[in-house]
Amino acid sequence: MIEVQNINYSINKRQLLSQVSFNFSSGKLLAIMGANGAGKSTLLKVLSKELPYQEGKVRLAHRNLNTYRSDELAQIRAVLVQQNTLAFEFKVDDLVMMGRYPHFTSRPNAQDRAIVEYCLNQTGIAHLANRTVHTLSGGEQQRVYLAKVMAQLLDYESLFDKNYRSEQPKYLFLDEPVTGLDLFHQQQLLTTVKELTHKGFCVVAILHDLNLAMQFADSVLLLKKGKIVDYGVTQKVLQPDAIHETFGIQVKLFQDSQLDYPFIIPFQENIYHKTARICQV
Ligand SMILES: Nc1ncnc2c1ncn2[C@@H]1O[C@H](COP(=O)(O)OP(=O)(O)OP(=O)(O)O)[C@@H](O)[C@H]1O
Repeated sequence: MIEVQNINYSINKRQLLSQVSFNFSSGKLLAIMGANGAGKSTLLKVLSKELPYQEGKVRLAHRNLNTYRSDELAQIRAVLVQQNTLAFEFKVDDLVMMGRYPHFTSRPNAQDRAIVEYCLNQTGIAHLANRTVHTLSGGEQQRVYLAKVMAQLLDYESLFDKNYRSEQPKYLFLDEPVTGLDLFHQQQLLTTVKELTHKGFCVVAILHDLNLAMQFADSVLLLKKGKIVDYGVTQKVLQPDAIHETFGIQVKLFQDSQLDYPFIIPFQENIYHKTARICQV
């Protein structure tokens, strides 16, 4: 469970988050959405304790975020940042193993190695295990970093037992995880992430694609200039008025009988009317 109460965050007298409040349950995927500069990454950094909030309260698993030591937090929450830069050359499997560092002192054991192998397979990068990370394409690297954060949070038992739930809640924060991925890998990555929610993970992801959010997110939080426009169940929140308020664009929702969620098409009013007139002629 994530509980956020009246968070304010400002820098150089500029208010980046204002009175942000929401509660979010474990075992679900929350999409944070909003225009560029709305404060999405700032909010994610506050939730993951990368940035200290100045006012308000954040609680993870009913405990004040500020009371977690960094080694405690490293065992229960992982963060996939927007841009990863590596100072040294690492092999893919070594980088994924770095996700296990909070769990062992000197050397990884057989369970750590099994978790890494599982994550390499789940993210479809097992064939790249011996490559150096900087020789991979941007999309391949993105999957390596996802494997690393999965390795950080997964329990060994969960590899074999579909119904296994960790005693400690796990929190996964993803900043634009599908940016740069092709269509197939966008679907694959979010399917993998969704499966983590079935293991009880609480996942918060910044997404820009309304249709991906509609397809995968259980809840959506719309942010504009650091304030919440709307928050709640995905299909209730992703409606034309709220989308217009958040992004300044008009959209239409369409339902296909084979889908259990609508899809969203943006349109510019003038273009739409012109096209409609042309079609009527
Ligand atoms: N250290 C900083 N100093 C000054 N302004 C900052 C700082 N960090 C962020 N900002 C500003 O805060 C606003 C919110 O930034 P943030 O990165 O949270 O936006 P975002 O919603 O994640 O945007 P994007 O979709 O472009 O990634 C932006 O206008 C940004 O320029």
